[in-house]
Amino acid sequence: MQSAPHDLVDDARRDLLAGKRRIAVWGTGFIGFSSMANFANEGVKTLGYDIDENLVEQINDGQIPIDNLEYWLGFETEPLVKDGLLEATSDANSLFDDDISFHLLAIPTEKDGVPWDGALSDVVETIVGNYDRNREDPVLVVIESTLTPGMTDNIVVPIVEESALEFGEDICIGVAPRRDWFISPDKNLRTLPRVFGGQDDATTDLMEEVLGVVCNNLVPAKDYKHAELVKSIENAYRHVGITLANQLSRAYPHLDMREVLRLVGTKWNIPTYFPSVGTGGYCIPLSSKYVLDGTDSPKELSILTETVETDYEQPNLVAEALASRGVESVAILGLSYKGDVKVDVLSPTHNITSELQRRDVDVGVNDPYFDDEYISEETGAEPIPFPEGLEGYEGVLIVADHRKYGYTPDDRITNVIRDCDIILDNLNIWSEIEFPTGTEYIYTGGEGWLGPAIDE
Ligand SMILES: NC(=O)C1=CN([C@@H]2O[C@H](COP(=O)(O)OP(=O)(O)OC[C@H]3O[C@@H](n4cnc5c(N)ncnc54)[C@H](O)[C@@H]3O)[C@@H](O)[C@H]2O)C=CC1
Ligand SMILES: CC(=O)N[C@@H]1[C@@H](OP(=O)(O)OP(=O)(O)OC[C@H]2O[C@@H](n3ccc(=O)[nH]c3=O)[C@H](O)[C@@H]2O)O[C@H](C(=O)O)[C@@H](O)[C@@H]1O
Repeated sequence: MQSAPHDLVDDARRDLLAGKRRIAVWGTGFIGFSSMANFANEGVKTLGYDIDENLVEQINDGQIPIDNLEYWLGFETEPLVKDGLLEATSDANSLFDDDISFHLLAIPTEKDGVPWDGALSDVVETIVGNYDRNREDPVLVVIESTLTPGMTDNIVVPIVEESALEFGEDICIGVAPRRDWFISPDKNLRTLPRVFGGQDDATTDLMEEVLGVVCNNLVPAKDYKHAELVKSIENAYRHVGITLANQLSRAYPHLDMREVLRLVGTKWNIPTYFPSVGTGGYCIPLSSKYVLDGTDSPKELSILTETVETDYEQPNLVAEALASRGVESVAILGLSYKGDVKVDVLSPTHNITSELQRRDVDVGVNDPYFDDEYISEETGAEPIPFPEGLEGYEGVLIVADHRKYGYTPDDRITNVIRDCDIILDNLNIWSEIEFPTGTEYIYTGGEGWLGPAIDE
């Protein structure tokens, strides 16, 4: 591989800020849109491409297309659209103008709950296929998506090699996985440490210049192979920790494991994990799979294999815990895997619902972020309003801590749960409510929360 040219490295940041070069972003969801918005907010011209035309239209209308993202961003995007700094398109051909030197890839890398490289190869093939050989400078392609270790070498590099484009001369490849936490404005693109690595030192330098426009805390890796693996491993550590929390609460059923782990977390080098109904989203539950998929020696990582299996089993145990208490109907609050995001990928609600239904328990699901049609199609459960829809249910399970569940006045909740025998709270959000006698309130990790089936 040849190196990225030094004059591009020297000019990159100045040219971006002066509007002489633009950034193209592939995939304008959480990651891609937030990249565009942040660069645009610094005065850099961005052009995002997405296969979802609706999303493209919303962005060009000046809307923030993701619920609650304005809170994390901390600024409006409409003025940036008006100033020509933030633009989206459904036409991939427009991403190959001369002044576009930098491509950020923020497309999905999972499908149906497993790692997937379809969109990545499509996008790289499109970039390579449309490459203008008369360009003066190479293009830099930075992958922001989470990758299975080895994906850059196995998917991206061969596509470039087959195209006869020259690394360094025509195209430079880098990996800079994103980490942001979209519900905490202080954990963002500018402030969080960002690990990044290129095909060679010059590419890493070039990435530093470009990413440095929006990030104050860049951490260079040796190369893209190392940067790629960091993301999966950091999340796999979290996956193992959470799953251990769940195992501990099963191993010590008569103790409040949430409380024990809170106390454990007071040690300076131990994070605090809480036992739960299982992990959701496309980051944590998939992370161990990514690490396992990327190695030639998966048997060396038996701890990750077991984490995947144990975590997968958790919703089944939760359903059993509820059914074993004799409830014949359960209202689930939250189709999302976490509060105030509209993401139901690998949400434990899916498996808990089907496991309850398999035990002939009648299930209702509420989620203010999803419409009724989606809820019934995806879960087969009855969509219910909140809080009035809780009336008549014998059990309530809170999976996601949407603000609406936390901020609804207590009496509006207690008035409608008169027939409820048990409330199981994944996030401890109703612990201060005084429930009527006859309604047992427990939180995940609390004493005996998994019920007699596990106690025995
Ligand atoms: N959302 C998060 O909190 C984080 C996500 N990530 C990773 O970032 C990547 C993207 O995730 P999100 O932005 O959350 O997903 P998303 O689903 O919000 O956005 C992805 C976008 O890509 C579009 N897309 C799909 N195929 C495409 C194609 N061939 N060409 C152009 N656009 C295409 C989709 O229509 C969608 O709008 C994933 O690898 C994810 O694991 C990493 C860190 C955090
Ligand atoms: C705390 C934090 O910053 N997490 C980010 C994480 O976001 P994610 O949305 O996956 O949230 P998370 O808090 O790790 O939770 C994932 C899942 O695990 C569950 N969970 C979490 C912590 C815990 O102690 N017990 C537990 O069961 C949650 O309920 C959720 O279902 O994953 C993102 C990612 O890795 O891409 C990344 O932006 C961050 O690492």
